[in-house]
Amino acid sequence: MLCYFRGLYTVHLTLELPFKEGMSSSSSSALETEIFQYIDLHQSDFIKDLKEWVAVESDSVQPVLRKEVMRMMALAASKLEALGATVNSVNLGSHQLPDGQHLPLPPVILGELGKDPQNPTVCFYGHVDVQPARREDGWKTDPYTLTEIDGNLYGRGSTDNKGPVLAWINAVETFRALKLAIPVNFKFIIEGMEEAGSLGLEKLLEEEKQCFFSDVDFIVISDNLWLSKKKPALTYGTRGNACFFVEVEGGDKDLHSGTFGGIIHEPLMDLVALLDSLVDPTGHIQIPGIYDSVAALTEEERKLYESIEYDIEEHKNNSGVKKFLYSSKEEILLHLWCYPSLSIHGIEGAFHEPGIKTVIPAKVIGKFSIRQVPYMDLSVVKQQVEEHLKNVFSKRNSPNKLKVSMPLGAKPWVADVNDPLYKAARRAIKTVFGEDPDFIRDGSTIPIARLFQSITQKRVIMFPIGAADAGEHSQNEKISRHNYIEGTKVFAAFFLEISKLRGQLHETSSPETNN
Ligand SMILES: C[C@H](N)C(=O)N[C@@H](Cc1c[nH]cn1)C(=O)O
Ligand SMILES: [Zn+2]
Ligand SMILES: [Zn+2]
Repeated sequence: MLCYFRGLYTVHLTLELPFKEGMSSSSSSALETEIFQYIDLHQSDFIKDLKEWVAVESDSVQPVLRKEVMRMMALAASKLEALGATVNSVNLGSHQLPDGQHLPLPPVILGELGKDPQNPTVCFYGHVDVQPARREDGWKTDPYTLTEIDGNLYGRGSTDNKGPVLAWINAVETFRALKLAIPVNFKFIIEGMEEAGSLGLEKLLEEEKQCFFSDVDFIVISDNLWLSKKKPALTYGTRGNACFFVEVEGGDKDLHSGTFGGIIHEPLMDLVALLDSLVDPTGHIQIPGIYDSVAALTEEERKLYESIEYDIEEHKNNSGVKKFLYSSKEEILLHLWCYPSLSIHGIEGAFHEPGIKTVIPAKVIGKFSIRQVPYMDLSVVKQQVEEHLKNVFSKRNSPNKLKVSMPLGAKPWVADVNDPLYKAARRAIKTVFGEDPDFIRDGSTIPIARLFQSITQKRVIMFPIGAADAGEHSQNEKISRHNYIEGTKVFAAFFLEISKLRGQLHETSSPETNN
C-alpha cells in the first residue's frame, strides 16, 4: 500500500494485488464472440457514423461556429433517440463574450436507456465539440472529412471525443441489434462546450445531483489517451489546470514604431519580460512558492512506474520534437503526472500574420496555464502568480497598466484503482486486447471528472480507447480503425463485466475529493 499523506487526502495505489487474483481471462465467452463478430461485421456502418459526426465543424472555441455546435448536439440527440434512449436537451441559456456579445450555450444532453432496478446504472460522459482546425494549419487531409489512410481515420474530433462517444453508442447498439438483454441501465451526459471550459455544466450538475444522478452508480469518461501506441491503459488520475491571462496596456491605440519606437515603454516588451520570468530553461517554474504544497515523491512511487510500458523514443516521435527535458522514463512520467508544469499558449493583440508590420501594439494579453497536482490550492496559486508578475513588472518602471486574471481553474482528479470498476475494466481489456492495461495518470485535465466526484459524489472511471499518437488538439488528429472498433468491443465487454458487479458497487465508499 502506498499513500500520499498530506492533509486529509489519501491516494491508494496498491496496483499489484487486486489484479493477480486469477480472475482475468483473455478468452471470450460465446456471448462475447457473438457481440464481437457483430461489431467486426458492422465496422463500415460505425465508421460512416463517425464520418458524419466529424463532418460537423462543432468548434466551441470560435463563436462564429456556435451554430455548428448546436447542429452537432441535435445530431447526437437523435442518435441517442434512435438507440431507444429518452433524451432531454437541457437549455443552459447564454454566456457573454469578452466583447460584451451574448451567445447561446449549446444544450447538454441527458439521455436514459433502461431502468431495471436490478441492474447497475452507468452514466457515460462525453463531449461532441472540438478544438479549432484548419487545413492550412498543416493538416494532410481536410480536418472535417474523415479520411482513412493506412488504417488510421484522420479528422478533427476522431479521438477527442466523437470517436469514443460513438464507440460507446455502437456498443449499446450492438446489444440492441442482437436483441440481447442489456445487463446495465445507461445514462448519457453529452456536452458541447468542453473545449471552452464546460460552461454551464457545473450548475447543471448541482441542479441534477438529486434527480438525474440519483440512481447513477458510477460515471465513465473516455476522453484521454493510452500512454503507448499499442498497449491499452486505464487512467486513475489527471492533473488540474489554472489558466491565466496577463494583460499589458499602454495607450489607447497602436503606434508607428518609426515615430514612437525608442521613446516609449512598449506593452509587448513588458509582456515578453513577464512571460520570460515564468519558467527557467530546465522547465522549473520560477514563481515563488508554487511547489510548496506538491506531495513529496517516495522511492516506492518511483518504483511503481518501472512496470509501465513507456517508450521515450515513440513519445518523442509522436510529438515531433528532438529532445525532452528529461531522459529517464521515471523523470518524464513524474513531470507529466505528479509535478505542476507551466505552458505559454499565445499572445492576443500581437502581430502574428506572415509578413512585416512595423507596429507597436497598444494592448497585449499573454495566455499561460499551470497544470495542477494534488494538494495545490487554486486560490493560493492565483495569489502566487499575481504577486510574482507584479513584482517582475514593478522592476521595469513601466507606466503601462498590468492586469492578471485566472479565467479557468480546475482541480486535479485521482481515483482508487482498487475500485471494482477498475477491475471490471481491466478484465474487459484483457478479453478484447489479450493483455493487461497499464494503470496510468494523465498530465492533461478533464475538469468535469473532479466536479462529477465532488458534486454528485459518484465515482468516476477513465477508460481511454485512443492511442498515444492520436494527436488530440494537434494537426492530423486520428483514431485508428483498430482502436475505434476494438474500443467498441471493449465497451461491450465492460457492460458484461459490470453486470457481474451487482452488490460490489456500493461496497466502496464515496470518492474522496479533498486533495
Ligand atoms: C484531456 C482532454 N481531452 C483535454 O484536452 N482537456 C483540456 C481541458 C482544459 C484544461 N485547461 C483548459 N482546458 C486540456 O487538458 O487542455
Ligand atoms: Zn476531450
Ligand atoms: Zn480536447
